[in-house]
Amino acid sequence: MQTLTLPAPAKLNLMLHITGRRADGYHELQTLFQFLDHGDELSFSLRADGEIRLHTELPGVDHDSNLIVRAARLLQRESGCPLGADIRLLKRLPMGGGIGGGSSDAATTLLGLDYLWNLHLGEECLAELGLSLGADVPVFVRGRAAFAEGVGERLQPVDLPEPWFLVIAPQVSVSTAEIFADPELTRNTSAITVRSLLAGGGHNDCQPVVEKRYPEVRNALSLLNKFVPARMTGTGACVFGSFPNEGEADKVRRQLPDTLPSFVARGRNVSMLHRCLEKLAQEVSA
Ligand SMILES: C[C@@](CO)(OP(=O)(O)O)[C@H](O)COP(=O)(O)OP(=O)(O)OC[C@H]1O[C@@H](n2ccc(N)nc2=O)[C@H](O)[C@@H]1O
Ligand SMILES: Nc1ncnc2c1ncn2[C@@H]1O[C@H](COP(=O)(O)OP(=O)(O)O)[C@@H](O)[C@H]1O
Repeated sequence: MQTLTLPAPAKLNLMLHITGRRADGYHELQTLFQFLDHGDELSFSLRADGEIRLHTELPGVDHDSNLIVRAARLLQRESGCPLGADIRLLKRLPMGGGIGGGSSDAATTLLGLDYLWNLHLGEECLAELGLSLGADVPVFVRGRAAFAEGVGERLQPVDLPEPWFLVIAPQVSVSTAEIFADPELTRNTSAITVRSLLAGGGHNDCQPVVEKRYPEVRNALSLLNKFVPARMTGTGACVFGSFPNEGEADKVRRQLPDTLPSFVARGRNVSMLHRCLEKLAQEVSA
């Protein structure tokens, strides 16, 4: 039986400005997404009976609400495909950490099953399906580092430096809804152009609110700030700092307490998922 194994990389929000609030309550953002060469891994095998079975359990997430299963069923419904899949997940990314593990798993499922089921729906259609699963899914479907606006769905690809990052994952899961509901959240940062952003600057409007509510995040930021300027990604809890090479990032990592989970990974403008799919396409056409 054919098995397809694909990566589901993490992302960082290098900055995140909140520029307003829509009538439906969702917040308008400006954010810069870059991928990391570190993430989850998914394996897909064909099933002829149309069943979608995820064989890996995640704490606190039941089978049918897992974004992987929801993405697979959505793709099945929209394409009318009679095939199913057995899916296995190697979970490396902390959940609720602001590094997009769930959204990336969903995007890898959409692209992986589109390939395995021979659907050829195209990136446009898959990104649109992805948006209905979560605001961060489209950027993972597109696979290019991007400046995002709206709720994260209006994407403009950008070429960024690709430094090494030290990412610290404080042992707390931050609820995105809770942060966006906080009355103290800054919601009126002036919109900036991508050009002025790339010239330097940017911050994360969610950071002060998360720091106030979660001492674990505040402590991780002040610890990392002793070595490099540290920032939070998304609505937290992960925090990161950048380094010119892997060695320097590792050196700081070794000085962190053993109890604090962390990893070193490289920033990437093209996602590992897309590199992998391009390689597959080349092998098939060779
Ligand atoms: C803000 C980001 C940046 O990457 O945070 P992270 O999830 O990565 O930390 C994401 O866009 C998060 O998008 P997504 O992951 O789809 O958000 P959800 O968990 O569905 O959002 C939960 C709740 O937060 C609020 N919410 C979310 C996104 C947004 N732009 N405005 C909002 O007001 C809404 O009340 C929503 O019901
Ligand atoms: N495959 C999945 N991986 C991670 N989380 C998932 C998955 N499916 C559903 N979820 C739910 O989505 C929430 C947010 O997940 P995640 O993407 O890891 O965090 P964030 O959006 O903060 O980066 C989790 O807390 C979990 O309840």
